[in-house]
Amino acid sequence: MTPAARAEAAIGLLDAWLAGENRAEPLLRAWGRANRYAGSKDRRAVADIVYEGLRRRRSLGWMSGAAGGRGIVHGLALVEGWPLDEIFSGARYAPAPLAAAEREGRRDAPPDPVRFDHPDWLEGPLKASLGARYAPSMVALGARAPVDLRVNRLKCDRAGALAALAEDGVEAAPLDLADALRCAPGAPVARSRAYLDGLIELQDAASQEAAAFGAAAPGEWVLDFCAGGGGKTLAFAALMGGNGRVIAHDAAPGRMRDLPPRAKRAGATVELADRQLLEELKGACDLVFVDAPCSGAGTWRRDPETKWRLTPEGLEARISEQRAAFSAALDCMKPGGRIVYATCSIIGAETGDQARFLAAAHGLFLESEMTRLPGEGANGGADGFYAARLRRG
Ligand SMILES: C[S@@+](CC[C@H](N)C(=O)[O-])C[C@H]1O[C@@H](n2cnc3c(N)ncnc32)[C@H](O)[C@@H]1O
Repeated sequence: MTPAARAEAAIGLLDAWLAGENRAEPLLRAWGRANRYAGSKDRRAVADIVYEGLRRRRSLGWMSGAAGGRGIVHGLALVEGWPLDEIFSGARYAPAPLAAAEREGRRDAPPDPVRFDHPDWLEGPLKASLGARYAPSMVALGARAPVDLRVNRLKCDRAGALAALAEDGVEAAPLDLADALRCAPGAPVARSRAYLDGLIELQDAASQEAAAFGAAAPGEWVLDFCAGGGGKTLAFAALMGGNGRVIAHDAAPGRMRDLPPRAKRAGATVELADRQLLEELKGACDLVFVDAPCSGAGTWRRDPETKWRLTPEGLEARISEQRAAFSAALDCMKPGGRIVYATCSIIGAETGDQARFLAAAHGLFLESEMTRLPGEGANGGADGFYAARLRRG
């Protein structure tokens, strides 16, 4: 496919997404099935345009002045300096030519929610939560995410993982965080031997930091109460060196379906908690980790669709779910134990304000907090994340 044909395909897919037809991933899969002539490079290039467009759809559309997918792709072409005449050539399979008035796009400054690509209603909560760090955080969330890896201590060290990745032609660099490596966006890690043999896991540096913040130690009983796919569960198992108990739980057990094969690949022993085991764990765990459901605001660059779908009611629902999960999890903390409340959010109502609410509501003492804003810190380029460690007063 020519670059123009890829742009035209992306315009169609963005229009379908804007019309609410489906999520981007199924739309892209269906497009791939219906256009067998498109090779893997074409499919990847079209997907890259679609996701780039979704991350920055308001600012790109504003820049162009045109509506819909065409405006988004035109804005992207302006930002990226693509040859406009070549892309908007009007040739077969290419977007229609730009009118003379359309070519240069708009030069007037957009309002902040447009400039920083989020729904209008989030301007207040984001600015109140982030203050002067609003603009840099939003810019970071508009950029493509790198691929962060966690070296699995149960199987190798960083040097071993780097060597194994290099054998598969995957370039990675160590981060300023014990087990973390970083590769360029789109690095083909999931096909590498290092990944398939469990030497590494895909996990953002901020998520790794949040897991380490729990300070899971060898010999402890650790309950990952909102385990989902088990990213943090496996990090706890590695930090504990296979010594102690790591138990995964989720209100939707189906979300943990990949955890047993992932644990096997990682050489980790993980128990899945059913209702009976949860009963037995009451008052027994050294560390209870609550990686609560949230808006996902800290990870919008990886999953830009969530920011456009988030509503005030949805945010309120997440806040209630966080409280319910925390309250249920707390029963499993042993006397003298600790509980961590964590979210991949940067909105105060889900982060620090929520942690203080939980501390007050349950008579707990907020021992320590960790706040990572997108693109900030020694590992700049990581997701936004928040964690608070609490104990009985
Ligand atoms: C942010 S995700 C967890 C991500 C996971 N810890 C990881 O690192 O990959 C939140 C999870 O919390 C679960 N959840 C929501 N409410 C819950 C509750 N009341 N009790 C336990 N799990 C809950 C959801 O099913 C979801 O899988």
